[in-house]
Amino acid sequence: ALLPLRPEASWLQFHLGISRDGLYPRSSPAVGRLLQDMHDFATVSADYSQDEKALLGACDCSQIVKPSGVHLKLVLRFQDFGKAMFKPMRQKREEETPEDFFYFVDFQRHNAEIAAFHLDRILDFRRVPPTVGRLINITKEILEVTRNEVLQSVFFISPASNVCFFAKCPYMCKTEYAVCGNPHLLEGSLSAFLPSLNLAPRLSIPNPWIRSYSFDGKEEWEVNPLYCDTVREIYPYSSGNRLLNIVDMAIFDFLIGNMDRHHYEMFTKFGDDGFLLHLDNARGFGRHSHDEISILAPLSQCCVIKRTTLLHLQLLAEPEYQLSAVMRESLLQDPLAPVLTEPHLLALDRRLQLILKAVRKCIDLHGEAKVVANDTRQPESPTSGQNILLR
Ligand SMILES: Nc1ncnc2c1ncn2[C@@H]1O[C@H](COP(=O)(O)OP(=O)(O)OP(=O)(O)O)[C@@H](O)[C@H]1O
Ligand SMILES: [Mn+2]
Repeated sequence: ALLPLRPEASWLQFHLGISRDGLYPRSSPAVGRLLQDMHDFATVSADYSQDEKALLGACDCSQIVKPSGVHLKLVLRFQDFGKAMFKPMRQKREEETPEDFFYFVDFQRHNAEIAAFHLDRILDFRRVPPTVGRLINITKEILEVTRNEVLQSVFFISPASNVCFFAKCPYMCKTEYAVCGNPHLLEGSLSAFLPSLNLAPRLSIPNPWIRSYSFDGKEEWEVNPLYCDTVREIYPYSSGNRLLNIVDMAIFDFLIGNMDRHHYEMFTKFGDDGFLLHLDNARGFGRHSHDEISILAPLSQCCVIKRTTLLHLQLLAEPEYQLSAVMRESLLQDPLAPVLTEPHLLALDRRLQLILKAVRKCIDLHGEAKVVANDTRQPESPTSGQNILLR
């Protein structure tokens, strides 16, 4: 049953707390409540996600490879009118992505979405929407509440008597692509929905360090070691924080092993220096035994990093903190704990050392003054802290 719309609803408080500093304040009681509510509340509807970015026409969707039927994500609505993006479990935590897989056909991992939220918060970026794990009864909480007939039609019972469904796909719908409950319950991640594009418009912008989404293509950054000099000349990377924000994102993606950051999104309201949203982290945490150093290209080619980011990384490399230990503890709060296996946690410490090594190499080459940038984030600027929904 729907509850009355309350101003103190956690999803609304989350929306009201979005500011130019990030998606939520450093200590936000609303986020804890939101995670709890997304886990506890009954769903009242389920549907395919509108590709909202198509609405803005900002995405060159021909650049994005979508093997038909592989992407399975749903928008769930709760009894308090909150909404979340649901990504079901497609791969067990213990499985590693096979070496021969291309990153763009890799599975989407629900536990990567959850772990990425925790890591982003630990790094004090606050650019990933709050995300929680949940065991979903796909019969009661999806099939029985959806009014979308296409979604209803993709449910079936497997030979093992489990309830399954597959993605909306106009052609080549294969039951091999399906996900199944056991017989009804299925793990998934729930990411809190951002305010609608009408209230808080966002742009989707191609990543200058985009990868080639083909088997043999190479992008310029992969062959030209001076690529950053070109990027630096081009607006909006030529001024302000944008390039530093890209480096932050590369550091984040290197830590999680995500090679799929083809675009990033920003709220238009915060202007060119606003923060980059780290949406879609489902292709992180695929292989713990491999560190994909090319993801760090923005850092190693541009040799710049925010001082605040560097200080955080250095702190998390101290033996008394240890990124893996802080992550382990943070992830224990998730209902699907342990979200990451030990080898993935330990890989974080190893990758952190590689980032610090890349920074040291830059400092040796160019000197600290050129490499370590004092962030231009003004804590008390008139618009700081101003909410995204206020005009
Ligand atoms: N928490 C969210 N709130 C609102 N919109 C979201 C949220 N997460 C994702 N989206 C929107 O949905 C789009 C697709 O999400 P996502 O990238 O996670 O799925 P995907 O299956 O990998 O799709 P794609 O191939 O387009 O990247 C995003 O680019 C974003 O515009
Ligand atoms: Mn995606």
